[in-house]
Amino acid sequence: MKTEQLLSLLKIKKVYGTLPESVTDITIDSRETNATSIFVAVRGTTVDGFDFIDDAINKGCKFILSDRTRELPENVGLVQVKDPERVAALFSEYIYEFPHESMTMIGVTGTNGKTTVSTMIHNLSLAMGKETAYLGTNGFMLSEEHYPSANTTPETTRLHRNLKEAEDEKMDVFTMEVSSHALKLGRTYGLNFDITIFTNLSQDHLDFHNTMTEYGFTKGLLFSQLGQDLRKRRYVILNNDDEWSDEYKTMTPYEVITFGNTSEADFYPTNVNGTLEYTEFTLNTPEGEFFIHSPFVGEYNISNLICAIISEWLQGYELEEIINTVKDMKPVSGRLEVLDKTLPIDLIIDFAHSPDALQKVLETVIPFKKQKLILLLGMTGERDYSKAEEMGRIASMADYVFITVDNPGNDDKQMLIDILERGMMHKNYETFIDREEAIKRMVEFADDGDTLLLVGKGREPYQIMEGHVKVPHRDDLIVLDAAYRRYKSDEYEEI
Ligand SMILES: CC(=O)N[C@H]1[C@@H](OP(=O)(O)OP(=O)(O)OC[C@H]2O[C@@H](n3ccc(=O)[nH]c3=O)[C@H](O)[C@@H]2O)O[C@H](CO)[C@@H](O)[C@@H]1O[C@H](C)C(=O)N[C@@H](C)C(=O)N[C@H](CCC(=O)O)C(=O)O
Ligand SMILES: Nc1ncnc2c1ncn2[C@@H]1O[C@H](COP(=O)(O)OP(=O)(O)OP(=O)(O)O)[C@@H](O)[C@H]1O
Repeated sequence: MKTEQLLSLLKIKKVYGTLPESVTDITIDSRETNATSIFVAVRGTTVDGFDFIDDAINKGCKFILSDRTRELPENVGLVQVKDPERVAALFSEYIYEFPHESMTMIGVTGTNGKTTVSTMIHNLSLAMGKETAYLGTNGFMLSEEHYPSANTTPETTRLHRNLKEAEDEKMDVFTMEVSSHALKLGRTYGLNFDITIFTNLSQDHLDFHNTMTEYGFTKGLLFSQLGQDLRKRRYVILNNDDEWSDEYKTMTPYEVITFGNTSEADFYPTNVNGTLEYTEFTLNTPEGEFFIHSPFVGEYNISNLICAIISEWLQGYELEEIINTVKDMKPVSGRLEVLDKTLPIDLIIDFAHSPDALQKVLETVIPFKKQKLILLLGMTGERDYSKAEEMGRIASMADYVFITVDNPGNDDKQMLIDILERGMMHKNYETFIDREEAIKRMVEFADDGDTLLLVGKGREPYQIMEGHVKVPHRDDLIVLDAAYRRYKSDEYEEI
């Protein structure tokens, strides 16, 4: 891309030094720069990208974008703009040539269910034979190929590189989670979504959004940013049982399709029947009733699955064909996932870390418990503390609770435990600073027939500890190891 062409996109800018004639890449990380990239220096929460300009220059970078200027070596140029992140989105669009335009773009937002719904869409699309990409908390996927990612929705330059890779790999569909952080920080500027989905809104992230009203309106940006061009076919899928949907409807001129638990929604379930292995229900739709046998557990996963079904239907598939594919869908990693079913105890891992998610997962699991329900719950560090007491109160629905930490970061671990403990409504609990110890003790404590539910991490492969160091950690492997040592020690070898 010619530098001159990029600069012509901006009315207000100051140019210092000598810029290269053209560029091929753009990044906000000096460690990823090369001789043909633009380095966008942005202020972070721990360091200032501006201090890494020399690092970028040492890697050969000749084009810096920043809100400030400084002395530059020969043959390096700096473009000073008011808002480098906004300009980064614009430049990314032009450099990567609008990579999203060749794919069906699906954006999923909401407090809970983004990963589940997006993964269900990805897996359903795969099962239906499409080339499909997923981007979200569980990483970046090009069909079955998996790459890790640091954020639910990455910053704009990385997001555009992911979109470009998906376009190069000839993906038909790109399904991505759109976090409220991303919407507020403009990470998705420039993207035109064909289908957008709102799962639900409940308390979370108030450290970032201050109030629920601010949080709700931030989520609404996904719909208000769809635009006004009615020549385009764009659809909005809303949760009819969530009052924020009334607000979101007013933010867009595009067709709204609703799901919910009552006949007021366009799509709703009846005759629900389930176990810890499957759920069956009748799906009522504008095109009639369909019987569904789904491999997912719990009522909220019915809503999640319905969202995925609607999104395929909106792409032109017959409901019957989509529903026939549901039985072949894979589980969603770490979301209400039942581990080895041959043990005398039931082991379930889940990702719940907001009050609503915790309540929902407990309400789902409790009807299936044979004996005690034992819960492992940790408080996340450096995040919204105001939810802790409520989470402790909800955790009391379990018969016994192991209270610990979840990605404590630089926070005092005992403080995190204390704020959860404050909400406990009964005394049947123990506290552990060390999450691994808590899990081992939980298995020792269990009696045959008990259900062990570990929430907060799913299959996340690390704990964020002091200094934000990611220490390897897997709830699922630790709990299975402890269970095999206890119940299958004869045949058991290290897993
Ligand atoms: C608090 C926050 O938003 N942090 C994000 C931020 O990190 P940071 O502010 O610490 O960055 P920093 O380390 O200070 O670096 C500042 C700048 O210097 C640059 N740098 C740094 C070092 C270097 O050698 N060279 C260099 O150029 C960095 O690339 C960056 O551009 O910029 C990083 C790169 O884009 C993000 O990965 C990181 O997200 C972290 C992981 C995070 O936890 N973010 C949360 C708040 C978040 O965004 N969450 C939502 C989902 C929430 C949910 O629904 O659960 C999300 O979408 O992920
Ligand atoms: N539709 C839903 N309604 C309420 N709770 C849900 C729903 N779907 C999933 N959950 C609960 O929320 C947890 C997180 O689910 P999921 O990872 O899909 O959400 P998310 O929006 O991606 O969360 P995050 O942004 O924190 O990663 C699940 O493990 C489950 O306990």
